[in-house]
Amino acid sequence: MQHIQKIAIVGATGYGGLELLRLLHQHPQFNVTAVYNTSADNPTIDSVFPHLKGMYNLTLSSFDSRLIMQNNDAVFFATSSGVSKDLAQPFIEAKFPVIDLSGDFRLTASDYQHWYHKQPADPTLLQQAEYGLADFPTDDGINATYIANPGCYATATLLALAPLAQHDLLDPDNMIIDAKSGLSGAGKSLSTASHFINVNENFSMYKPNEHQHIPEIVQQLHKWQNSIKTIQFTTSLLPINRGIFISAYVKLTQDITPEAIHKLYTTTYANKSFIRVQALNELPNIKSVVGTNFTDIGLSYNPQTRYLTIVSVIDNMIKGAAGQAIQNLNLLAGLPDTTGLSLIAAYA
Ligand SMILES: NC(=O)C1=CN([C@@H]2O[C@H](COP(=O)(O)OP(=O)(O)OC[C@H]3O[C@@H](n4cnc5c(N)ncnc54)[C@H](OP(=O)(O)O)[C@@H]3O)[C@@H](O)[C@H]2O)C=CC1
Ligand SMILES: CC(=O)N[C@@H](CCC(=O)OP(=O)(O)O)C(=O)O
Repeated sequence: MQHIQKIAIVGATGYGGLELLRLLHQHPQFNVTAVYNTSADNPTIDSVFPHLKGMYNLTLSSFDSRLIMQNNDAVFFATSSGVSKDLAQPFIEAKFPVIDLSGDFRLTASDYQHWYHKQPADPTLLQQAEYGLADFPTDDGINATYIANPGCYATATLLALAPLAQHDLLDPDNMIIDAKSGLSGAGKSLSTASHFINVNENFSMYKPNEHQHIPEIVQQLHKWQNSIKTIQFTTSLLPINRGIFISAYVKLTQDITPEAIHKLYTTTYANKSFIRVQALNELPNIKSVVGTNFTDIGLSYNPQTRYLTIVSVIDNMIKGAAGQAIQNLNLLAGLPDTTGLSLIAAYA
């Protein structure tokens, strides 16, 4: 177990990086001491983001792996996809703790090339990274120093399906996952799709059957339930800033009562502080989790069609990114995974 205190953030000026800065400010052990982005003129972070005035006295620099390792105990990569795959090697070789929020180390080289349309990291590096679904830490994860933090949609979907997949209960031919996200999930770069006029008071589906989180979800479901080799998965854009809402419609391989299904969920998640299973037939909403590291899950069974509806909601920026990343670093540092993450949603 390593003592981790001093933290660097690469990509501190993006949505995920700014959320790391916000959450880490009240962490009792981790202390952000260095921030990096692409800037060449080294501004202070509070001159770029006035909401940080009085909270951080840090200057933005361009990336330098040697300095990061010399002056810090761990680093978060909150960089756009396709960045960390080219910057990670020195950290992996030195076994220096990294939590990578991007998708660069979550997949095999061929899956990454296919779904991200980019050259993958070297396969020998990929092998040394561990997929870190923080609520289901593995023995391998405890020894790994490079953690690939899961994608936002993948987190909400996997937590919605885990209790069933872990008991071989999903009918692989009858699983439809309809996922929706707020706009902050797309990061800060402007695009035509993210213009106010295109998002506000609108609702649209995007990347049907092509979303880059499909292979990540399949990869983990397959580990739990060998018969799962593909999923039907779509993504839509909600006209809100934050939040992910997953509706999964599934049939089961066995006849089980709704009460027994519910029991399976409450048992699986009994000791997981960040997962709140609602009463049977009570479905959660996004507002209860925005601003928190919680995943709220609800179940409803239709005896006529025999479909089980599972709803799971998360804050894409917290449980789907910065919050889970801190949860993963807590685990790596041997701290309770909840450290610094006791957050309550703003109700009104
Ligand atoms: N937003 C979300 O809800 C989620 C995001 N993610 C993933 O997390 C990562 C960050 O996402 P997000 O914050 O939304 O993205 P943004 O586009 O908002 O920010 C990207 C950040 O990366 C920095 N950056 C880009 N290239 C480099 C480089 N070569 N060296 C140093 N810094 C660099 C940018 O710096 P600069 O300001 O100089 O451009 C910026 O700080 C992405 O991979 C994303 O897919 C995962 C889950 C959820
Ligand atoms: C709303 C929105 O556009 N969301 C993004 C989520 C991107 C993301 O998290 O990227 P990774 O692949 O690095 O995980 C998307 O659907 O592509």
